[in-house]
Amino acid sequence: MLEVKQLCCVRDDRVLFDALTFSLSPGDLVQIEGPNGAGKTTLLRIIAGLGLADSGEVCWQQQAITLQRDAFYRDLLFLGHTTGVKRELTAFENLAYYMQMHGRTDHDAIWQALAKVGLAGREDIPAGQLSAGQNRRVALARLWLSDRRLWILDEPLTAIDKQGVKVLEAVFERHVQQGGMVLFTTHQDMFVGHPLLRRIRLGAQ
Ligand SMILES: Nc1ncnc2c1ncn2[C@@H]1O[C@H](COP(=O)(O)OP(=O)(O)OP(=O)(O)O)[C@@H](O)[C@H]1O
Repeated sequence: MLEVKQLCCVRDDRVLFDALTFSLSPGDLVQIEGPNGAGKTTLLRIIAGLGLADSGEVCWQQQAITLQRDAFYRDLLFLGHTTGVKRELTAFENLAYYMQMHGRTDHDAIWQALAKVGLAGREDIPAGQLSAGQNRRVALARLWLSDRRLWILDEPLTAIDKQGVKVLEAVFERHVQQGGMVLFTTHQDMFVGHPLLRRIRLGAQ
């Protein structure tokens, strides 16, 4: 379980959020929403342990993440604004590198993940020669390879077309139905009217 407790964050003398409290349990799908500059990225980075709040804390499995970073990061898949895709490596090599970093090798799983994100036939092209949306798809293919319980995804739909959104909705849904948790932001329509989705709005005041 992820618990966000009484988080307060001030940037440039502006309170982005104050006393923000919510939690995610297995099976939860939560969208952080709000206008440009509301603090969505700032919040996700704090929850992922990549930024500091002015007060409050983030707990994973009942313990502050600052006291157990290794355990927390073993359960976390974080995808930020930048894709983390290496331009010189092909789509396949990028994913093989990703898996190896986590001590795993499964070429069949990589082929399948690339097919899921619509990159079958483009596996051997250096990522630097792929389009923006194809690059994002390489990064998102990690979702099919990951065994992490908590996904924190900042604008995963950037440059993704409508068909790609449907594919992502399906993998999010599968993850939460298997007991995972997904926390994400997007300015695009996703899970419209879907009973699974919970929304938390920033910048509404
Ligand atoms: N390191 C920083 N130092 C100072 N101000 C910052 C810092 N990081 C973010 N901000 C400010 O905090 C505010 C929130 O930024 P953030 O990127 O979290 O917004 P956002 O809701 O993700 O916006 P968008 O929808 O445009 O991606 C902005 O006004 C930004 O200028």
